[in-house]
Amino acid sequence: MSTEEPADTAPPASPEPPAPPESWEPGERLRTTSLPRRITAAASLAARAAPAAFAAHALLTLVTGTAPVATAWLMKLVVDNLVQRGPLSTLLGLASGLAAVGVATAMLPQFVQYLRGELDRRVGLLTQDRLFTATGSFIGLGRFEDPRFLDRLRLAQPSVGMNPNDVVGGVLSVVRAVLTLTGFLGSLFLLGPVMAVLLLLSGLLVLAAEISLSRRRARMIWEVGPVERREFFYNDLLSSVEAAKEIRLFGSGGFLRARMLTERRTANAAKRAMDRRDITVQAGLATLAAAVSGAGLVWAVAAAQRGALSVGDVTVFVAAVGGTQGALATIAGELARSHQALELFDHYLAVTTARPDLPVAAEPRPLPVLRRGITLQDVWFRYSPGHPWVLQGVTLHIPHGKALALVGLNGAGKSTLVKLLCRFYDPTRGAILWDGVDIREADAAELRRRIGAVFQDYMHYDMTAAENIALGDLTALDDTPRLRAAAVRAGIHAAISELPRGYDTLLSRTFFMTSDSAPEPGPSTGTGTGTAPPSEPIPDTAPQPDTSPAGPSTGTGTGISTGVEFSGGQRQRLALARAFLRDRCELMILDEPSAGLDAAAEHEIHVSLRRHRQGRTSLLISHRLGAVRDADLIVVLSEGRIVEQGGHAALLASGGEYARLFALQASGYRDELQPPSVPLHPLRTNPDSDTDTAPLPTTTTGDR
Ligand SMILES: Nc1ncnc2c1ncn2[C@@H]1O[C@H](COP(=O)(O)OP(=O)(O)OP(=O)(O)O)[C@@H](O)[C@H]1O
Repeated sequence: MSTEEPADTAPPASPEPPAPPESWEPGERLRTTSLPRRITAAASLAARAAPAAFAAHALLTLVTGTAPVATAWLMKLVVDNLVQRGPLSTLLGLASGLAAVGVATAMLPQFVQYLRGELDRRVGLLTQDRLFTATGSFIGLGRFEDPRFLDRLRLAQPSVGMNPNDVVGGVLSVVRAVLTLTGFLGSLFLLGPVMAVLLLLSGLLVLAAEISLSRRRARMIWEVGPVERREFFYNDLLSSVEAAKEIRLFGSGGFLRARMLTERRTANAAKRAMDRRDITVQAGLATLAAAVSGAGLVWAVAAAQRGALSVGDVTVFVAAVGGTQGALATIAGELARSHQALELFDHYLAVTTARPDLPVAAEPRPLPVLRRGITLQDVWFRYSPGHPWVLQGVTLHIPHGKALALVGLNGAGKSTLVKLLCRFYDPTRGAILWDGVDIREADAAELRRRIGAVFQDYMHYDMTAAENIALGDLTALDDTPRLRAAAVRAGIHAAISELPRGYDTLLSRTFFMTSDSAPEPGPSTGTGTGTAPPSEPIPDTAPQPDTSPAGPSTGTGTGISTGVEFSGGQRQRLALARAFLRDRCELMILDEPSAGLDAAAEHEIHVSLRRHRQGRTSLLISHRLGAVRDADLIVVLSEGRIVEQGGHAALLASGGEYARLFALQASGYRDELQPPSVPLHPLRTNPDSDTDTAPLPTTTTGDR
């Protein structure tokens, strides 16, 4: 139990826990990778994603760089031979060469474009895989509560435009333009060195201006990132079915729309300012380029008139001036684009190379099979140094094989304690021991394999019923009897069986089932996967009735999804089934497992839970004290401290907080009705029976 500490004071002196290896403190500028490392990383990603396409793309891109110079020189030779009336065979040879280069110039860009597209797709796939593998590997939840990290994560996503191939493509385009530039500049130096120097200087000016612009653009993108993320948030709200009810009822649509548009206007203003700067600088640069090439043309014509240049020389000169300026403009443009791509790629690298968010043991200690129990030793916790203490010196033992109930007012710290048990966060001070092993020293994935849980804010997935359950233990994805047993235990099997496609019914109306868009309507297909091709065998888990509320139609061509919406209570039962799928887990955590259920369903679920808990270690959190009265130990938490613990009868007798809350709840029923002498709902005795659940009243409350 805790000592009496004022709510916001520091915990008593004890050794500081090891600091996480890297903190992503909000507001802190995050680590960036050097430009050469970014370019190397992008190239190696592209080479790994599609080695052949990468090599062919690089080769062809470079070849296309030499084509304009070859064309200009062949043209000069043709013109000079024509003027000097050279031999026909030479002329024909040169003309054929010119034609061949022309064909290559016309064809190669198409191949390069195709290869670029293919590389984009493959690199996009690989980066997306790596990005989400990285975010999935964070042990804790802290990063997902850090706005700065979330901004980076958004910018790092291929869907927002991040593609390492843009870096590679940009670098290759720059190299190609440099090849072209070198060829033309060499030609110019031969014909008019002053002009070549002038062009080079104006090109360098363009380059400097473009790089400065791209820096500003990258900064602008970073600065409007949070604005756009808020805009997406309002956007999501306005297009989500979950929010649609409240928005319509409270008439808050206009308010939210105004907020969304304000964010858009803010982002637009930043982009407009950038575009104006862009256009001013670009117009100045274009004027300079036109003036330089105009002066060059005048000089070349005058030189030809004096006889210093041949007619062919003038054609090469004109082509070289145009080619040089074009190549310089390409280099500047590609550098600007690559710079932007490099900035986005930096976000990707920062996310994918981030060190673990919580300390990871170099050599994880094996977690023993739970025999003694789980102990919290003087656990202090706050979500960050800027947040108040949520747990203040909690010392608690959850004995093996026993059911412990945690009760307390809203905000007492119950769910936080659950999150620490699952190691989503580490205690700020103190330790949690699993049969004597500090869970920080064990492998987090191993710890979580031993735990089954229903969280207060449980998830519902827009997937099939089978998938919604199987996500609790993916080894059961194709194991229909296991899925069914879990559903029976959670009292949701009957409701699933009545769905148009039983366990294969999509529990969402926001997507089509695969077969909704199939050319031929047909019977149910696939086992437990909404994405299964129509030719897969039909499972025997569910009838395919014509009597279902949603009808038997596969919806082909109707434009209407045949998915089904479950009620809040039914969704909660699905979440329970998901937890029950882990029937071999060593610790079962149930955080408000029946909050969304009606009275009969709650009663039934608690009988089932009691049966399921027997002989298992479990932690049950509930505000309905009637549901926890038969727990082996009831612990009362208040403001992050344990204020009472004991059995139901002892706690009632002691007349403390538990007794007060219990009396308060009981008084709500006492005066009105005598409790029914028989259960509200007839309960079957065989938990595995198909008909375990007689039709339950469905609820419309308690949805997440
Ligand atoms: N991710 C978070 N970041 C910062 N503070 C948090 C976070 N989650 C919870 N809190 C704060 O921690 C305190 C305890 O929250 P917790 O969810 O543990 O309470 P609880 O006892 O489960 O409450 P309830 O009965 O309402 O579910 C609350 O003051 C809450 O505001």
